[in-house]
Amino acid sequence: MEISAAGEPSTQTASTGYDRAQELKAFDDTEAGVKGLVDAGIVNIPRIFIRPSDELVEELNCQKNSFQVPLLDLDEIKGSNREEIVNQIRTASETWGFFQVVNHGIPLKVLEDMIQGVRDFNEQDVEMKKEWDTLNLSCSVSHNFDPEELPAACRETTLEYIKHVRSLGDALFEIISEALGLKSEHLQDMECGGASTFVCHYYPPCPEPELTLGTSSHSDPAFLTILLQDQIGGLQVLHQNQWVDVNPISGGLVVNIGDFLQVISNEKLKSVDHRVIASGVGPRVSVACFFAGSAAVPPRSYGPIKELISEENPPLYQNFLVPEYFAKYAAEGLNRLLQFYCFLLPNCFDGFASIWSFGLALDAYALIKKKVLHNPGLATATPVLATASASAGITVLIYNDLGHCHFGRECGRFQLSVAFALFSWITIAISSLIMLWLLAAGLSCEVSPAAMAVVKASLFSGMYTKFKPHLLMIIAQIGYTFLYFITEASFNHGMNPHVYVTYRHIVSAIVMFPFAYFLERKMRPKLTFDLFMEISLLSFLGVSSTLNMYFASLKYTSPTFVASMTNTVAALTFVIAVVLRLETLDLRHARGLAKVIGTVVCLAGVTTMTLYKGPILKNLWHPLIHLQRTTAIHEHWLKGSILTVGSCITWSIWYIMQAITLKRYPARLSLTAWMSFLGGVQSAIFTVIVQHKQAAWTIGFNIDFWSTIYGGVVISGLIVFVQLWCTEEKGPVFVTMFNPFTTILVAGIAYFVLGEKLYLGSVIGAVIVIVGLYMLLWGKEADQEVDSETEGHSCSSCDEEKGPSG
Ligand SMILES: O=C(O)CCC(=O)C(=O)O
Ligand SMILES: [Fe+2]
Repeated sequence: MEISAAGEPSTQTASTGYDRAQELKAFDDTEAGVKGLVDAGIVNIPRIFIRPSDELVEELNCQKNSFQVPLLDLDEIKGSNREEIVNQIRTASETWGFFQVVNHGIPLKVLEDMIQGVRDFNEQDVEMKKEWDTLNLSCSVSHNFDPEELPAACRETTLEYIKHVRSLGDALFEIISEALGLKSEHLQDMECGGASTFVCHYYPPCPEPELTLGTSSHSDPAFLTILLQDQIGGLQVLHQNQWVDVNPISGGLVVNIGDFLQVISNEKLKSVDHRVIASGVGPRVSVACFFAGSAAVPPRSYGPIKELISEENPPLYQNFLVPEYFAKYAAEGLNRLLQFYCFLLPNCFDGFASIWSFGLALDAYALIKKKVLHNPGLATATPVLATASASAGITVLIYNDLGHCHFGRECGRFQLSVAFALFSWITIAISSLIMLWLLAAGLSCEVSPAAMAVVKASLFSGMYTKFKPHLLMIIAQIGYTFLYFITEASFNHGMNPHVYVTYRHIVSAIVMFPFAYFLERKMRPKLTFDLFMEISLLSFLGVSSTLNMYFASLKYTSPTFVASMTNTVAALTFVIAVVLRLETLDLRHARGLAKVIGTVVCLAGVTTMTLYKGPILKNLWHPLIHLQRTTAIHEHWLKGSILTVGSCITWSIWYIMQAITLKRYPARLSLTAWMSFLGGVQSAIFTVIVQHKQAAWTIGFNIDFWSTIYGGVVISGLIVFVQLWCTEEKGPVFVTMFNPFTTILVAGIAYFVLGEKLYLGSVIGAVIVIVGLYMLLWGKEADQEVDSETEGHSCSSCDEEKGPSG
């Protein structure tokens, strides 16, 4: 398991258009490694070592943080301090996966000699080094090495060091067993420390350190790693999405949990990503000792320890064989291929998603205008369907061909890309179905009036007219579901939520402005000061305060809690609407009663989802995609709950107020554009107050960019516009009633596609919500009938005739 040559660069191609493979081969052929280049006096590093530009931009955005890797004193480990040390190691391994130890029993002289030995070995003549190890120019020793084979330059020191580190490893495995609540020998009995491999790194000073990495980000394929580093520094560990320096301590050693311990502890202990940044000073020397389990033949199988799994805590991993795992890890050499797909897939996704957004915009327009635009019929539906099929095809092909991605972390980015491709496929498919439906319903301007009359009289068209708002609201919920996953990915990636809200609304304002300006030129009422203030308040309620509180609350509670709580928005809106007499409520009629009971049942369902967990449902489904999630810290439940409730209240008021403002300002596109613009400005002011770091405002051309575009164009632009239309048609209660669909869709996708846990309580809650929703819908049909009677015709079939004042 020789991890890498010293000074391993990031392997991703910075851009296409040059022969990376050839340059790599030429470099390998020199057999002198990175040190050879430095010795030759290079001023600019070769392109193969330059990191991709998006990573470099990201790096510039990285904020300095004040995190400190835990430092543990192992003095008296066998005596009075043991319990304290066990607790400290447990906390450090669960939260950081990394810690430093001092007073570990290895004499300072042994550590210093080991480092000097590695330095001497690397600084001897290249030809001498080649004799010993032409492959990676580092003095790696595997568990069954013959001491005679060790290079003379570091033989003595290495043997001494190995002896000490192995016994420290034994001591640490005992402590970790106890930290897991197992008997002291448990991990030793499993032969976790069986085979230990030593890899020495020598990082020469780099002429352009800001463009490359010493060792690219990875987690260790081992149970445990003990790392000795000199005083130069450069090792960093990823903690809460930020890179934290592991500052060298004289006489200290770095210990980190590897992938295998994460697996057998069933994710109780974390194997986290780390890397080494390049430096202009040096050389830097480090020695990693990997404890990689039993070396027995046939290989021993490892999986989650049975004492650590229960009904509540089902196994998260299947058993694996160490050699197989290494083969997969080595397939990282195949990494080039994976990296290529990683690069390709997000681009496929971006392309498809934008086509889809365009398709869905057409759908929404067509649905509202009741015509298939001016396209000759199939022209719209066919390419959309073709795109859907093509993206599905590519998704399946790539997923199947590279199906070895189940194991997790080696290709998180790739998996995320597959997830996105899949979502875009689902949405494109829905979009094309709507197109086909519209075609089938014959709702085109081009057909003759007689033919139109026949079509309109048909059952299909009648159904379409009646259920148009329902259909639009379901599409809106699908849009929100996608929003949920894409923003989560972007926040995990490090985007600041308040910056996101600001940018998203500015994007939306820019996109909506031309449509609003030209299409509503004639019908837009004059914007008086009063109206301006009203719209400002509307933006404050719906955009800046609601969303900023919402995202802030996500930080303090959990996504499930927040998602469930937001389902109360429908009931809250209903109550406020009744109080303001926007919603009629006649308890003498069955339908009136159904509205009240439906609201209560909805609330009961949501409460069940929130409060009753129940047993975990066995995942009969092998997860299609294994997404790696960053666990959020949930520290302030009280603060979080207050923020959540606050955002639900302002949200409900927003829905209600929209209905009121629409009566005075019936230009929907203009209202959407104004709300986004003013909301964006308010949010910017808020963000400047809470977020002082300038770097947070810079986003790269990556997931952050796409989530902003998606949120701005599709959600704050298109879907808010569609919702305004539905609010005008059916009232605010109708619009909010569909919110629970998002929760159900999110839970469903998380369970079936991402293989997440699903609790019985959530399923029962969801069923209750649906029942309540159905009752409310049925109750609200009565309003429609009353309207029809008073107006003499069905409301939803006459939006055009009613004109802009609706
Ligand atoms: O050189 C270092 O400090 C870290 C090396 C490392 O992470 C590894 O060998 O796995
Ligand atoms: Fe490592």
